[in-house]
Amino acid sequence: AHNTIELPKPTRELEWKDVNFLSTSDVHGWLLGHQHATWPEPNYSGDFGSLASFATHMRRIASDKGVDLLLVDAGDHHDGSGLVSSSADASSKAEDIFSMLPYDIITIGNHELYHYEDALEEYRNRGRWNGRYVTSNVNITIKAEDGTFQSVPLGERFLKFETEQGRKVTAFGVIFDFKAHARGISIQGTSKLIKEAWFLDAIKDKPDYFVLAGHMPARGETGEFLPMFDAIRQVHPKVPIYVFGGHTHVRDCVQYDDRSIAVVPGRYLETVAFTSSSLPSTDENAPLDVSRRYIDGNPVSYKWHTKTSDDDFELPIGQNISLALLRLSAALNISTPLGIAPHDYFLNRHPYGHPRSILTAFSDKVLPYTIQDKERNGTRVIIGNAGSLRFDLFQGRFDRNDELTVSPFTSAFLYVRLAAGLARNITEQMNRSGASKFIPSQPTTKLEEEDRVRRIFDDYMAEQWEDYLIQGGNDHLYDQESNQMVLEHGKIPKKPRTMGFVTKDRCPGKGDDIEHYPVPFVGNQPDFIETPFPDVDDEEIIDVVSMDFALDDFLAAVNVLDPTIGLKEKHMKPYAEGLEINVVFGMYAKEMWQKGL
Ligand SMILES: Nc1ccn([C@@H]2O[C@H](COP(=O)(O)O)[C@@H](O)[C@H]2O)c(=O)n1
Repeated sequence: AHNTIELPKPTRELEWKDVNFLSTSDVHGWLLGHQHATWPEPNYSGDFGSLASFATHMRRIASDKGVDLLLVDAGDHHDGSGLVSSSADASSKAEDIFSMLPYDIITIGNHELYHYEDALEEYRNRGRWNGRYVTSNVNITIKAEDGTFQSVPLGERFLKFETEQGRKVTAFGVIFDFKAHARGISIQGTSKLIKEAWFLDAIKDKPDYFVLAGHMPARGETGEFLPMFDAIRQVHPKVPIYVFGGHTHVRDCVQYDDRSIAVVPGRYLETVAFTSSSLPSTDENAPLDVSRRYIDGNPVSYKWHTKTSDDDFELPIGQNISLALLRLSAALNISTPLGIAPHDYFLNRHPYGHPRSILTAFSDKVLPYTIQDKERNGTRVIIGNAGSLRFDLFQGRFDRNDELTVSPFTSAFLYVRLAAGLARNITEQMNRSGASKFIPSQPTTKLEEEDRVRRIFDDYMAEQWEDYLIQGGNDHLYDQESNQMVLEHGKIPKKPRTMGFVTKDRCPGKGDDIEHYPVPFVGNQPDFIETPFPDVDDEEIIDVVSMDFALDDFLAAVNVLDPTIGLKEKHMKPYAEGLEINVVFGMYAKEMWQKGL
């Protein structure tokens, strides 16, 4: 018997202290919140308007208490929902809406830097953030008024400001040493940045505290926050340093010493992290009393923590933002149903090969059906970049917004003619080498290798899930068909009763605001997948198709398998010209998922 599960209310008050932060990261355009009913989506159903109302109530509470509350974001606004992935103009408008909520410190992510035009848009409109867009290690080359080309900081180099309570803050905003950025962008590694005269000058004076916002993980012995942290510590051994990371898409927390805390707030507007710290004025050497709480992004949690109700929760700022989002969504025409998806297809809940894995649907159904080249009807194999798929695809109504949420990128296809015997090993070779653009550039220590955030998360989730099933799943049963936990008939629910994130970070105490049972998670998914290989002899010459984003990995794999080929980019020709990866699910849905429309 299925039971509808309502959103649970938090049970623990937030631990307000002298200095408090709300942080977000990797929002990727999920400003409308999560709108599907499959669990754990309802946990994250709050839109950016409700977050704005929440943040504004929190500011009032901070003010009443006489404490600081700063709002921090660590980048990656682009590439995600239809609001940001429909067009460059759409993402610019969505960014305007994002900036309606005044952040205190905001930095850039790698998804703002793949295309020069996106980075230029951020540069030109940085004023929308009222001087708080800080990109300490990113420059952009622009054409100056005198016609010369100049490399200039994309945002502010650093921030120095005073809080409402009169505390002095020095803040930086950085990104990891990302190599796949567009031409015209330069990124300085943090170990070089700390040697710059401007940086040394900026940290000379003692503030009440430092804030480092960074589009990078918080963990790791050779983590890219650490050079900055150490450089500050050289000058100010005891000044509190608050670090806000991102990029990893997971909730995380670690302390570099007892006068600091580093928090990562997950992704996709699923989590708003609340971080708090004492600021002892008498004993400069006392460890800080710190805490962090990962709040699920929904109005039930927001109202509970601000002691508001349906009557007084929504504020004009939130209503205006929600309205602006709905207007943008309507103008973009992204809500018209393209089909009715017969099942949920998950990105990480099943292994590749499982019929309900979206990677399987992509390689076995969507690509073979949609990627057709009118000029070429011979035998072919298509090698797809699994990383181009960004989210689950849910059963039921499937529209352009869902399509872009699953597959937001604009990769095109290229082919080369190769012997089938070679072609059948390319994907495996590509997976052996891994997606080169996303392998850490720095050498890693053994400890750091163990610490690779995603892997820890994978193992942990798999472990949790196994434990959960072994224990009999508490009072719920896992229903294979609906992919949901359902309440066992006749049972009264015990805690936890909803599926959601279960975080194991490195800070003391419990970080998750709501106790959930874990979302099933299968790690170790392949970086690359391929369409079913044609039944041909090894000698037969076939078309081998690659996505352009993964072309470097494709060329490297072919040349490793047969160094005599010397395959280069110039040997590749367009395949299914004009077709980009962000329309293939819609094409498939329009043809195959019409039942019920
Ligand atoms: N044009 C692009 C850009 C990126 N990707 C994939 O995105 C992943 C990286 O995203 P993060 O949010 O982790 O920064 C990576 O898997 C790329 O393959 C892409 O497919 N196309």
